[in-house]
Amino acid sequence: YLREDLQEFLDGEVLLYQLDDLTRVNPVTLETVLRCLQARYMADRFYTNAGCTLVALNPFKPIPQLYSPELMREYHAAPQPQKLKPHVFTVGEQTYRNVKSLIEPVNQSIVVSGESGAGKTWTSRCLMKFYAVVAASPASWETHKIAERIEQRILNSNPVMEAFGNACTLRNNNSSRFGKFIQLQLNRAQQMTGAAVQTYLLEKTRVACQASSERNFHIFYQICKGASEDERLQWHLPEGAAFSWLPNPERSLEEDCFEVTREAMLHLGIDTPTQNNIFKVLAGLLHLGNIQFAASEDEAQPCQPMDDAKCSVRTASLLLGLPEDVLLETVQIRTIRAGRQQQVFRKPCPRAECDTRRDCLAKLIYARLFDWLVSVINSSICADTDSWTTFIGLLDVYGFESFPDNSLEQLCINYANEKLQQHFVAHYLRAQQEEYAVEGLEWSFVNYQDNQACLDLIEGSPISICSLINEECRLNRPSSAAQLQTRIETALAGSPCLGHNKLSREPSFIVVHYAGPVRYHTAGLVEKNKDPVPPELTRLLQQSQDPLLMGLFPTNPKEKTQEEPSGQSRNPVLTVVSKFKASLEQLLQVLHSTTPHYIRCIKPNSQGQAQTFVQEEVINTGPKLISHQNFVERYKLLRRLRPHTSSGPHSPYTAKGLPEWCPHSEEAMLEPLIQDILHTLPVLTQAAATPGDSAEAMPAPMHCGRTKVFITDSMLELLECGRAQVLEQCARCIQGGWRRHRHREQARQRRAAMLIQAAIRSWLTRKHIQRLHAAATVIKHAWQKWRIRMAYLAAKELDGVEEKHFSQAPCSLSTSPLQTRFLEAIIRLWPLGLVLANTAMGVSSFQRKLVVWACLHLPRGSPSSYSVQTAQQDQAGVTSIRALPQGSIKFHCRKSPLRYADICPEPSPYSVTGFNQILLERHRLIHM
Ligand SMILES: Nc1ncnc2c1ncn2[C@@H]1O[C@H](COP(=O)(O)OP(=O)(O)OP(=O)(O)O)[C@@H](O)[C@H]1O
Repeated sequence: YLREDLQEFLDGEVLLYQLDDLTRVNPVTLETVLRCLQARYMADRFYTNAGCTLVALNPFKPIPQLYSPELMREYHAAPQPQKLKPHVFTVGEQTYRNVKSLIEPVNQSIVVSGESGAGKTWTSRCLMKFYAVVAASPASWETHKIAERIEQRILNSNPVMEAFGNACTLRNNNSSRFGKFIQLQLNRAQQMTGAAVQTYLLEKTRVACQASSERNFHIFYQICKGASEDERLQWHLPEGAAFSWLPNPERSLEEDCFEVTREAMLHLGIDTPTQNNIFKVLAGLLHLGNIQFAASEDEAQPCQPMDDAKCSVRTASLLLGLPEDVLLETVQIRTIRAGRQQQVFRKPCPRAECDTRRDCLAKLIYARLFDWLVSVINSSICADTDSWTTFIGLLDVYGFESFPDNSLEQLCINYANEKLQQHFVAHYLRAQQEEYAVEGLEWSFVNYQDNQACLDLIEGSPISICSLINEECRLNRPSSAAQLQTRIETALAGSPCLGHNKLSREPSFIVVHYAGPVRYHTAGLVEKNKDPVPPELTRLLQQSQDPLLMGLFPTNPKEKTQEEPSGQSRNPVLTVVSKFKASLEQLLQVLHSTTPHYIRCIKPNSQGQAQTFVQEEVINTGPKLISHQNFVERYKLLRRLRPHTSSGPHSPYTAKGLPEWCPHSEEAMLEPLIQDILHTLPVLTQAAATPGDSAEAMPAPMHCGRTKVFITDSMLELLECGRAQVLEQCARCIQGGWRRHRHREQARQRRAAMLIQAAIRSWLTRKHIQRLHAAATVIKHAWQKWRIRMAYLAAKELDGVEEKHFSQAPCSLSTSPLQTRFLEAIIRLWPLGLVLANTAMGVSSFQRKLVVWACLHLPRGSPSSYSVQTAQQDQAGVTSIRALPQGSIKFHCRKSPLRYADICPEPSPYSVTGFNQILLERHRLIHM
């Protein structure tokens, strides 16, 4: 049985991995979905459909054949790519065909989401390669060449952006530290003519501050490892030099490919001198990081760099094209403008502030450099507005984040995820509504997990977390972390998504996101939101003689930047949150104007990732769509719960639920079964209801469409409960039956065993008795022989006596006939007397004598004496009988020649006991 069970189980697993769509697992629960994904992952099937979403599992191993140009062409040429195995190319092709179909909205977007390391960047890259192959122009050689150039440029933007925007983190060796939206622009013939990149929230703090075991942006390592001797000299990067902003340089990653970055930059139109300029500035930043200040004893005096840092100041200023003393002074001394005349006050900064200003300078340069690079890439790949008509957008954003210590960055990321979640749910509902319409159902009952309350808490008007943080920045007043916490808690107390961890000593607040609660620390939140850049730092950089920095920090900027003092300005302060919110809204506007497609990347072999997957899996919170076939297969056993009395369609579910069935179809065959299942629902609902509940208080929404059954979570739970109940009943029934069967079997076996035992015993007994018979026969024959012999001897003896007797009185005693008969009787009977006299038991010697006497009927008182003697001395038995003169007889016995003839056979150790023993005993007794 176990074998069969095991086989069945394994067969089940085999089927599970064959399921290409997670909505086909039966039933769609978190557990079954995870099991299906796991089975597919183990079978090297990394893509699975989940309704309108594609789930991509990170294989963590190179699979070149999965992304080959041949496979791309296969998906592109397939009449129905959705019939092929799920793949990122299916989404790519579907999107491409949607653009071709010109059905509104023509523009498409692909939202690639997932946590860090799940494969978002990889997936976006794959899609870009796919479009570079399928959307290439096959026209003339010239246009083909141009198209190739564009496609190549678009592809080349990846290594450049990854070198400057990606870093090795604890969770991913090539983690994108920014979000991006790439717009692939297509002309009327659906050929890729250009692209545009929009980036979000670069993690610029990484330039000056890296968590332990993490690294700075890849580009710093690339220049340190890949520079030539000459370049090393130019950039002051001697081999083995130590930089405090370059942790873990010994780790070599495949991303540390300087040549690839240079090559790609070249293709994007960044020539070698410009590249060298960029790398020189980056080397300058590394030297800037080595400037360590010593604390000043006199507050009025600026902190001086430590001895070994002095040369770093010199090198940094040289590389950044800045006067050494001005650089140092700007970092050491704060200038304050006050009063009506805007008088300038100079205040030496304490050591910590010097460090902050130094870091700020580096972040400012790097962020501008990154933005500039993006703009260069855009100008290189962007097509003229009139040369493209449609686009496909690829959005690769950070996944939901929850760390022990969450701050403004996480708030922004999770806010973006909430927005995208809302967008997804809206799209999902739309898709479901369409499906309901196809199934001929009214859209009435669905109660989705709505995250609007959470969004209201974060960005709502007039008061929200964002507005409160922004207000703190605008008021420009000193505010403590605890004050901010209290303000948020009191102002937003009514929000169901705001929580507070009373056990936490650090000031914080909790936001209950759709993916789970996250605690944000309020310390430093306002400062981070302000992202203040001291204006003297910008002015310093405007003095730079370096061509690149001169371009990045022009002296007469066209637009007023946030770095300008804004204390008296009436314009709203441009905080990090407000800028992010604006760009997010812009992005969502773009997304709303497109047909969205979703790819959810999952990191399968890490514990934390499963949770993210679980929490974000919207399909588990919406109604389940189960095909009639699957529904019947799983729940037909519920019919056992049906009350036997119910015969008609009394179920409230049937009346409004089931549509009219078309005869002869497969669906029609399933109808009676579904009807039967529906009849059990009132029973189930009643069983689940607590005594106080009325029937109406237990609605269990369930709708049957033409091909699918729509059930909510609560209904699914109810059905599963009923199923478990029936299975339990069945199990009990099977157990009872099995026990009865086993009992009967055992009784039968016992009877059979007894029969066999009895047969064997009787056979053994028969054998034994046969042996005894044989022995008895031998004894009998021996005895008979002996008796005859004795008779003969006795006769012979008596003949002698008689002759003697008659010869003594021949004339006076003539033998009468009576005498003759008497003698005959004596001769005939005496051996019996002898036997009795020889028996071992029960007869005393006197009795024996009497018996013998009686047998022989010897004439008492006869004067003559009798003597019987055997001639052979070796014969057993009576050797002589003598009649004594007094009339008594003396027997002289010898032992029987049959040695144990008079001994009862002992029971043998092999002999049987019990009934047969009794038989044997009886037999023995009889025999004796
Ligand atoms: N389809 C795939 N085939 C092979 N390897 C993959 C695939 N997808 C991801 N990987 C591997 O996983 C690593 C992480 O993937 P990726 O950088 O795309 O993650 P991410 O989701 O963009 O992470 P982050 O948010 O940190 O940027 C890649 O460097 C690659 O080695």
